[in-house]
Amino acid sequence: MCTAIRFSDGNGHLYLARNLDWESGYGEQVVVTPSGTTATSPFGAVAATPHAVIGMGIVEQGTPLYFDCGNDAGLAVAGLNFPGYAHYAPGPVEGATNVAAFEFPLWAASQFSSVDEVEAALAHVVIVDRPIDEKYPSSLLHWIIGDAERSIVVEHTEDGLHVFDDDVDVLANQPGFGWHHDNLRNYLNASPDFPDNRVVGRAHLTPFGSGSQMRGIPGDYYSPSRFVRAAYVNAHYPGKSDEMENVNRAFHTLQQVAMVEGSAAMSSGEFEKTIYTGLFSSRTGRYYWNTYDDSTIRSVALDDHGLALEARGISVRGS
Ligand SMILES: C[C@H](CCC(=O)NCCS(=O)(=O)O)[C@H]1CC[C@H]2[C@@H]3[C@H](O)C[C@@H]4C[C@H](O)CC[C@]4(C)[C@H]3C[C@H](O)[C@]12C
Repeated sequence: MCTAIRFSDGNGHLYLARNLDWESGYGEQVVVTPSGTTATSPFGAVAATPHAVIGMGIVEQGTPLYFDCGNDAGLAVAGLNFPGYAHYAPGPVEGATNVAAFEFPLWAASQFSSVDEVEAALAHVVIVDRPIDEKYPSSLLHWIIGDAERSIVVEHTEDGLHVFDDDVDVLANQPGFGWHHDNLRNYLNASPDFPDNRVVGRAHLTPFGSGSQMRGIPGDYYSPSRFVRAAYVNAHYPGKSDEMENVNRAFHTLQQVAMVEGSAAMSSGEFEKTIYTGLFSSRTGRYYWNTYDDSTIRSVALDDHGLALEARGISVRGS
């Protein structure tokens, strides 16, 4: 499973972070796509890359397949599993902007500067089930796209493409965003406040400590529970202005919904765990990440020199 959050530093900068939960990785690494790179795009949606992009992904057929990424204008996107609901067009549609499912994050991050711009473009978009090759069939995903102001969720289902205003700045997995948003109405009682003492019969009761009004926020790893928990923590986290405070905010918040090996098996029988946590900061154009086996937070910036990045094993396309 996966969970994603967005927030801002209140000073015009975006932070978009995600957990990638699965039984094992795909050999992913940080991939930088400089602006002006020529991309292989089946229907030409990403024929050129006006914006530089950095994020986590793999490179297949010389093409970056991003799991999540951000750009030099302060826009970021993350793809999360959505099987049973996601349904792409079987082929390109005449007159539409046809975007292959594998290139959706690169399309959004390389072509646009703001959520408003992407949302306008999405009115003409069809997401097409065109895999990069036989090794990697199209993944069934939905996406969160954020900038410093807001986020949206994009779901392509049997009845076409839907865009939701994500006013809680969170995404998890199944079911759809609309369901998750409605489900938050079950948790209106939850609050960070310290409770008043209560008189019950002749007893004067005091709380054991803080946290009592959070009771009812679900603690399990199921997708609806992670959505509620991430929405609660993200909404109540006090605003922070400093870069490292906001990096800490992202990693602490996602730690609340991180999956620990052994507690939840997938249908394959393998245990699911948080393979990595990744964060894009538009303040520094920097991508931060850590992994299940190494909790050290590492980072790479978009404007780090290309050759220096390659020397550190970071994939840089077009350099
Ligand atoms: C498995 C990942 C999603 C994790 C997640 O949301 N798990 C939920 C589990 S559950 O359903 O709720 O049980 C997704 C997110 C991004 C995906 C990858 C990206 O889309 C990039 C390429 C796209 C190719 O078509 C397939 C390989 C791939 C490399 C994808 C593999 C896999 O589907 C990834 C890594």
